[in-house]
Amino acid sequence: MEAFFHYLTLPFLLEGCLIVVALMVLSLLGGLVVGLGLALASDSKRWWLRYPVRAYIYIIRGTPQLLQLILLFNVLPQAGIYLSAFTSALLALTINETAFCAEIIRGGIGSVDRDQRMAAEAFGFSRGTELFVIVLPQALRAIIPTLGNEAVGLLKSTSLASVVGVNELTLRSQTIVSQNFEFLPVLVASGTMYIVMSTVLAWGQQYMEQRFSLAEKARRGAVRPLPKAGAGLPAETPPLDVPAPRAADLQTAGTLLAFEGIHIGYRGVEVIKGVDLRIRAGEVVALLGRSGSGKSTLLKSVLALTTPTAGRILVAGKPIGSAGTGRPLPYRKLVQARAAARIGMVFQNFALFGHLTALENAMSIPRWVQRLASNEAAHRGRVALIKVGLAGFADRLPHELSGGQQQRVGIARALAGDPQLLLFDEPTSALDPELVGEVNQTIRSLAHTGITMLLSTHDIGFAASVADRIVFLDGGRIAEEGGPDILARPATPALASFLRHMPAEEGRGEPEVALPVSIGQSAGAER
Ligand SMILES: Nc1ncnc2c1ncn2[C@@H]1O[C@H](COP(=O)(O)OP(=O)(O)OP(=O)(O)O)[C@@H](O)[C@H]1O
Repeated sequence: MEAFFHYLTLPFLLEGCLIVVALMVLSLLGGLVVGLGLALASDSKRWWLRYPVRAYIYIIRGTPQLLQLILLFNVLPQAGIYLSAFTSALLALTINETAFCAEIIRGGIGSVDRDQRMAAEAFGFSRGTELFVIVLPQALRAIIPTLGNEAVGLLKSTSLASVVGVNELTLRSQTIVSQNFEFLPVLVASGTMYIVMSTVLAWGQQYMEQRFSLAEKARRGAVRPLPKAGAGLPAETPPLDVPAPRAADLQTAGTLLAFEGIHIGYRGVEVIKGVDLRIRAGEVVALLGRSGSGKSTLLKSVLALTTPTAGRILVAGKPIGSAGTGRPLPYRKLVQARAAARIGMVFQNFALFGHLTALENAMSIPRWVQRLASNEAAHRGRVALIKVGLAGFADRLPHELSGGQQQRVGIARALAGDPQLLLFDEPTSALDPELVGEVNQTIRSLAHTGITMLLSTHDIGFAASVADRIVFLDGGRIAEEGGPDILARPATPALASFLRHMPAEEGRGEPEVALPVSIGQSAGAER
């Protein structure tokens, strides 16, 4: 026992531990940084980037680490590059880590809900912002446990460096044993040192898991008192412009959104087959159509989330997804065009950013797209939450809200960007019937404020009550359009048949929700 404690505190072995830690930390950091780049490249749309990176990962993962180490140590001098044993071991370990970290990170990124990424794209988040604000914080929840395992494996793999003469813990233990043959105390002491180091890694992993856990974030939110409606609004920040009341005569309003001869296809199959549609500023247009008729495709095309094969889409006279020549815009320009167009979109499956609170979701466009200062973005987010009657829910994470509340946060998020146009892609179809009413009521309140809206819905009763114009899409073409009265007197057999099969749903379990339109009234809406 005495010998064991002697070796456990022996400076010669402790120095070996430091070398182990240095090798592990540096190669893991290098592996993570390069691995992030490789992970993104291995899923790139550019084949000339994707395939070489995948081949690199395949080769590195498929060959023994010891072989890589010996190869590097012996090949570099032949190329005239002379590195110390430590540096070449570090390089070999790092190269190996890049491949494993790339796969771990790729798996983590793949675990993030695609709808959230589409929402970030639609709102005009740059690729970097989407990655660092939306994707990686959520991917980390999947990455950390696997990375913890990888770090422990790497800690043990550092002992391989001894074969090229790095005087780390294992080599030092062997050196002592070869001199005094005290196998047991020396090897048990060195094994204990490895266990202590891996225990520290396990604690680190546990800490990080907790740091990024939603339950922990929810707990932190729960201990904070709920804000009073309007509380926290910085006095010096001017209130948001509330949209003007609706134009009395829509006929005189200019066109805000124009679809001109739009065709869209997926993998050669045409889904939208020549749509011409003009929506005036202040108009509320409901898109109706059977499932698969192309409503979502058409809505997404406004934000260039789907690309027309022919025709053009103009928002306030400007195309979003293409240059004047009709060529698709490069991604950076597209991001700027989306941000400049000020279009808010509300998604069928909410697509709220799952790791962000209601307020953080609501302030995401002002903060990350419009680049307002944090307090001003928070002000806009709070005002938007007040408008949808959720002022008291600012600290809640999406999973702590009902479906109807989540969708209202989705509406607040779209509103906070001060949009000139709101798109709703079947906003209530993912909701339980009893939650539909509160969302419909929110949309109805907004419709009365004069904001331009294009919404797709299956809810005929709601469409009739909210829209100035109904557009019926059938097989990718506009089969009929007109005022809400066309729903009572359809002119085409297609719309008549659709209406026969789709009874009005408005009112099913709809609660009496008095939603505020003005900020002052909204305080108690959800209390
Ligand atoms: N990413 C995609 N890849 C291939 N086909 C797609 C894709 N998205 C949609 N489609 C196809 O395009 C057609 C129109 O789909 P879309 O989602 O626009 O219809 P929709 O009217 O919104 O339907 P729903 O009311 O069910 O949401 C469907 O046949 C669908 O299968």
